[in-house]
Formats: sequence, structure tokens, C-alpha cells
Amino acid sequence: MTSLRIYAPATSANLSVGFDSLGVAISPVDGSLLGDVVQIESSSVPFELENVGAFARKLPKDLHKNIVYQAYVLFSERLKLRGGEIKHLRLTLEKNMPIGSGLGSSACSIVAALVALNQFHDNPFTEMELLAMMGELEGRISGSIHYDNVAPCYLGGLQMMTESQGNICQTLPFFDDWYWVLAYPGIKVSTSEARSILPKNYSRQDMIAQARHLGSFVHACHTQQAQLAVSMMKDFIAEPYRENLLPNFSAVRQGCKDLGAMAVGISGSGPTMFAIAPDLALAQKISAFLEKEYLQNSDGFIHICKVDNQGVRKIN
Ligand SMILES: Nc1ncnc2c1ncn2[C@@H]1O[C@H](COP(=O)(O)OP(=O)(O)O)[C@@H](O)[C@H]1O
Ligand SMILES: N[C@@H](CCOP(=O)(O)O)C(=O)O
Repeated sequence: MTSLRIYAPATSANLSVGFDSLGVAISPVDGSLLGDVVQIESSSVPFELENVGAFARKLPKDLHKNIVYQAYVLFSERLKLRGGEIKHLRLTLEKNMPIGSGLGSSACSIVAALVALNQFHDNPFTEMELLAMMGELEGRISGSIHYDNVAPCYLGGLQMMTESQGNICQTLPFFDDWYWVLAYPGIKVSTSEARSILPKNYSRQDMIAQARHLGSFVHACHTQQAQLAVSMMKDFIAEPYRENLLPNFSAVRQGCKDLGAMAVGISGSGPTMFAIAPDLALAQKISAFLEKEYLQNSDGFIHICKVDNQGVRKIN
């Protein structure tokens, strides 16, 4: 094998109603790529890693702290355990995703790296074995294992974390025609910090409301009731405690709703916001509003996206 380039798409976790349980892969409708790329090729030395791309400057200076390096170490250890041998290789990480954005930036790097390593070694690990490693690496970064970014990034579509019957997740039927307006304001919110501020316990009332909303949302996906699905996208677990981490969130959310957004919420742990629109014209209107009201600096951006049903893939 000469060289291989693997693209891993951005993801939006939680969808308000499914904290740590739901995540969707997304791609811009203009055909651009929103995600990290890892290139792998043979090398004369055991291991090399180079970081390039718009957000490479934001990666940890210490190479050993780069999650791509940690993915290489974990993959090598697991391969050795089953009698395989790691090849001499060179990795190039194209870090296109802002870090601490709520768009599954670390998941993009983890998924692209592990899929590249697996393919480079003729696929010694199964899909679920690889996904378990992805969750383990994500857990090191965010403080606890959660699969709601790595699973959709890897497998595409809307994934429900079932963690049962030998499956970490299963694909849910979704609404492929929804437009997702994703606005990243350009500031960082650390996932581990945004997790650490959440309550340890919730009231019975919140638990009942959460169960009703998540159950009804999944039912709406299976029966393709879009209105029911969006009306169930309410967050009892994280948004009430995290919204203060986001600039002017509640006023901006209301502004999106006033324009006609079907649902508005925090993407992952933020600070990216998502707003769902039924058509492109409304998505563009919401995008213009968010550009004016939500972006904080020149690192910020807005993408109009749709669900990405492919997930990680080889590109040229
Ligand atoms: N390749 C990588 N991509 C993203 N983050 C990385 C990478 N390697 C190490 N990190 C570190 O992992 C943490 C990721 O932060 P986090 O808030 O979880 O980001 P995100 O939610 O965007 O994945 C940061 O401390 C970052 O420095
Ligand atoms: N369920 C997690 C998702 C974190 O997503 P990220 O894109 O912010 O890493 C959480 O809400 O903590």
C-alpha cells in the first residue's frame, strides 16, 4: 500500500433529547468537507506524525498528548495482543476541526486515525472492536467514555447508543431532508469541563420528562413524524446547566425560533449551536442571523449541513 487518506466527518451529539445517547454525522450541503483527514503511508522509521491544517496550531505542543499518537499506541498494543505486528508508518493529521467546538473534533481525529491504521494493516479489527477503542480514547479526553460522537462519525447517520446485544450503537431512521445550521462562535468550551458542571443527580420529574421525550423522539424517527420529533428535542440533562457557557445563548435561540427554526439547541457540549430548518431558504435566513448575532471572532463559522449517511471514508 502506498498512501491512504481517510476523512472523518463532524458530528452533532445529544440532539438536545439524547444526552450521551444520540449523535448524528453531518456534511455541508455545498459539498465542502467538514472534518479531519488522516493520511497514512510507509516510513523508514517506526513512527512519524505531522500536523497540518487550519487548527493544527491549536493542538497540544507535546506530540504524546495528541490523540492521534495515543490512537497509534493503543492500536499497536491491541495488535500485539493478538499476535500482529505494527508496520513502520507515517501519519499526517489534517486538523480542520476547531478543538472544543461541540462538533466532535477529537472524535474526527480518533476515528480517522484508527480507521487509517486498521486499513493499513489489512483490517485486523472488526467494526465493534474498533468502535470500542474509539470510545476508550474519547473517554481519556472528556473524562468518561461516551460514544455519541465517535459512533456517528465512524458509521454515519443518526446513531443510538444501545450498548447491548454485542452492539455499541444502532442506526435510527432519520429525516434526511432537514437542514442543519451549525454556528461555531470561535471560542472554546472544553467537553470535560462542560461535563464536570452537570448535576450528579436529577429529580424524578426531570427523569420522567426525559424518558418521555427520548422515547417519543425515537418513535417519531421510526414512524417518520417530523413535527413530533422536533417537538421532543428538549434537553433536561445538560442545556439548562451549560447555556451560561455560551455567548447570549437564550436570546439567540429565541431569535432562531422566531425566524421559524424547527428546533434549536447546543451541539454536543457547545459552544456550537444547531438550528434545524425545513428548507434551504429558511436555513440561509437563520445562517445570516447567527452570523450577525452569534459569531465572536474570525475563527467562527457557519455551515448549512444535512445528515451524512456515509460516515468515515477514503478520499483522494
Ligand atoms: N487530534 C486532536 N484533536 C482534538 N483535540 C485533541 C487532539 N489531540 C489532543 N486533543 C486534546 O483533546 C481535548 C479535546 O477537547 P474537547 O473539548 O473534548 O474537544 P471536542 O469536544 O471538540 O472534541 C483538548 O484538550 C485537546 O488539546
Ligand atoms: N454527550 C457529550 C458530547 C460531547 O460532544 P463534543 O462535540 O462537545 O465533544 C456531552 O454532551 O458531553
